[in-house]
Amino acid sequence: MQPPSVSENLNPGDYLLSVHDIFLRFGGVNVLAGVSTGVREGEIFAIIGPNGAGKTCMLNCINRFYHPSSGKIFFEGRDISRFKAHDIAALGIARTFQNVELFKGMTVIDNIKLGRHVHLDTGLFSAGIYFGSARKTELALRKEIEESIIDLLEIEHIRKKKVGTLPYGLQKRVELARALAMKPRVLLLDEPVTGMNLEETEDITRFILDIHEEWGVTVILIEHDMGVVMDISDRICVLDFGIKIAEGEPEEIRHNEQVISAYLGEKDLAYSRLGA
Ligand SMILES: Nc1ncnc2c1ncn2[C@@H]1O[C@H](COP(=O)(O)OP(=O)(O)OP(=O)(O)O)[C@@H](O)[C@H]1O
Repeated sequence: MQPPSVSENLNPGDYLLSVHDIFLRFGGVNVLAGVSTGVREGEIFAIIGPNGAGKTCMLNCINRFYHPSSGKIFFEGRDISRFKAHDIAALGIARTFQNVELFKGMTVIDNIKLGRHVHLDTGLFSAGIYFGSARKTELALRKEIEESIIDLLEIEHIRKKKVGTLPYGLQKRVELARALAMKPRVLLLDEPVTGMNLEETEDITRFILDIHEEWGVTVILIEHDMGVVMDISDRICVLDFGIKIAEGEPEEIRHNEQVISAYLGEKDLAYSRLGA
């Protein structure tokens, strides 16, 4: 039997980004069943839950890789439910993936430059009109952003390396760099530390905090590493079987009985994973 959903009426004006009663169906199965939740400007907001709970599907609905069967999505109080993926990116909602999605035969810096592509002044460039000063300003700005990303994520030493030759931990860092090149307002991170050793995990966690604090980026994070989630999240939303079963601050979630029993099924294991 599925646990009861936490139903609520959210006011889009209270959140930077919110989803309202989202349903997503595949082959007659609801993989998201009426989820409503919202992230406030400047938060680090985690979405957790067991395997197959619908976490990645939520991110895919937000950045429109998937089209929800019903429900609404708001950004800055504006209904963006019908926006296309590139419109979502242009709003400043950037994304990294569970598995690294980079051009492995290209250098680190070229991958970062591709991330910036979304903010090119398409009015000028797509018309094929060459305005010298506008183009120079655009290029200078892009260079400045690229350099500050390289600095922030400490990847100067690999900037000319082909991505495919780098260890997994560094590839994940480059993926983060490419998402940052969009100058995002909101960063959607899908399992950023999965597959990493302790040192790499600590590095990425520090970078997420730096991005959040220095760039003022709002972060939505999916992660199975409960140590990271509990340490850095302001609030946590818990999904199980496509339903939201809890939402709150880490301390509340850590001790929530429904979360503990749903999360891993076995209480003792759940207690140790959630640090309760
Ligand atoms: N394109 C698709 N077609 C059919 N089913 C899908 C598709 N994408 C996701 N699903 C199903 O939706 C459910 C939720 O998947 P999702 O990837 O969102 O889970 P998750 O919570 O991110 O899990 P994990 O922690 O294992 O990554 C799963 O049962 C999955 O098989």
